[in-house]
Formats: sequence, C-alpha cells, structure tokens
Amino acid sequence: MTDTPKIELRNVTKRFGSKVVLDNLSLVVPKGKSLVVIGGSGTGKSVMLKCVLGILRPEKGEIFVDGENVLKMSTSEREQTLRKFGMLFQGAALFDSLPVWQNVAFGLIQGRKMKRKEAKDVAIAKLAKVGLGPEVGELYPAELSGGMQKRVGLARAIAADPEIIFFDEPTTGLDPIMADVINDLIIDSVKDLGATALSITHDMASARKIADEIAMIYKGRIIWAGPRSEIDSSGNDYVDQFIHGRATGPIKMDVLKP
Ligand SMILES: Nc1ncnc2c1ncn2[C@@H]1O[C@H](COP(=O)(O)OP(=O)(O)OP(=O)(O)O)[C@@H](O)[C@H]1O
Repeated sequence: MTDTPKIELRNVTKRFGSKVVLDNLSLVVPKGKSLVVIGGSGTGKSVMLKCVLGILRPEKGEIFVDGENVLKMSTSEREQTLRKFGMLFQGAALFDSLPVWQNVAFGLIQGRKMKRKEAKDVAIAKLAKVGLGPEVGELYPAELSGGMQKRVGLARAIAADPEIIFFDEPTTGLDPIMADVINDLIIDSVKDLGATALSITHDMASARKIADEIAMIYKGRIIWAGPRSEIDSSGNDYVDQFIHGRATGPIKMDVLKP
C-alpha cells in the first residue's frame, strides 16, 4: 500500500473569464517531503497555492489534504484543515503597526486563543530558531532589513508547529548570501517540525537547495516532475531553458519588442 500524499491536486482547472490559468493540473506532494514548483512569471504558481488554501475555487478538479477533498468540506472542516498550514508570504507580509513578536504570535492569539504571555514566549522561541534575539521582538517591521523581515515571516509561519508549510518566493529580493541563510533556515525548520513543504520560486539556487522534488509549471500545467537529482538530465527542453535562464528556447516570453 502506498502512503496517502499530504497534498494532491487532481486535474485542477481554474479560469479567470476566458483565460485558463490552471489547465487540468495534477500534482502530488508526498508526506514529509519538500516539493518546489518552479516556473516563469504568470504561469499560475500563486493561483495554485491559493486554490489549495481555499482563497480561490477551481472550476474543475479535486484537491486533497491528507486524503480529504478540501473542495467538498464545510466551512468549519476547512478551517480545521487550514490549521495544518503555515505560510511564508512573498515580501513577508508583516503588519506594520504591530511589533515583531505580535506579528509572530498573531495566529496563536487570534486563531488559537492563546494567552498573550504564553504566545509571546512562543514567539520569542520561534524568533530564536531563525536567529533573532528577543530584542528584535520589540521592534516594528519598518525597522528591519529585508532579510530580517523574511526571518520574522518564517518565525510566524512555524509559530503554530504546522504540518504543512507553504513558501511563496521565499528568497525574492534578497542578496544571494541572505537568500542562502533563508534556505538553510527553511531546511532546518521543515526538518525540526517533520513538516511537508510546498514552495514556489523562480530562484533555481533556492530550488536546488531546499527541494527533495521539483515540478515545473508552464501555462498552467505540470510539464515535468521528479527528484531534484534528475533536474539536470530531465531531457525536457522547457526545463533546460528555465534552469539555465536562456532567452531562446521553446518558452516564449510575452515581451513586446520595441
Ligand atoms: N484574481 C485574479 N483575477 C484575474 N486574473 C488573475 C487573478 N489572479 C491571477 N490572475 C492571472 O493568472 C495568471 C497567473 O497568475 P499567478 O499569480 O499564479 O502567476 P505566478 O506564476 O505566481 O507568477 P509570478 O511568479 O509572477 O508571481 C496571471 O496571468 C494573472 O494575471
């Protein structure tokens, strides 16, 4: 018997008007693995994550978390399922008006009704996990560098010890060294929690580092998926063009020539 995947999308189609953004997309994220979806801008990566989170509803297909079809759940069942998720948003998405510790503790206080004192202790412990001292907890997001903001975003993502973590462009906008620090923290946090990770990125260095498995999305479909070790010998011209960042190849960019 095979293990039930942690997340599975089966033949998911999502349109906006006449535009098909996810086109019969299927993807399996095995339990305890880190799967990274790579692909160019506008190929449907964020829409895919939003469908799993229930922010968008696909017209067709099925989405399973631990074998349960999330598209058929009641609101309360869905809320219960969402508790399994932690999320590191693109740009960290911190609340500017709240000090760092309250940003990290937000879901614990609001969602899980944890007492403020206890939630603050958890927040400080999670900040320590991402290499930030308790004094950082008292600062406001505007007082932090981009790399520190990402680390705070990561501390928030792991605050409630999630079973599944989504990383949306975790290294975008960071210098290569800070990007690698974040990659290492992602690997450590996922390992610590025994979590399943689903990430989306354009950053091949990050994908190579944090992925057990890589899937490439193109025009709303998964055109290749396999172990990280096989990406360089995929035999797929689209994958080759993307991982080497070549302007010429089968992938055409919608760029107007002057
Ligand atoms: N709410 C929406 N309404 C209409 N179109 C949308 C909506 N959300 C996304 N789209 C369209 O769906 C397509 C895919 O968007 P998506 O954000 O998933 O791309 P992406 O692969 O995440 O790109 P990037 O890497 O640039 O973030 C885009 O053409 C986008 O304009």
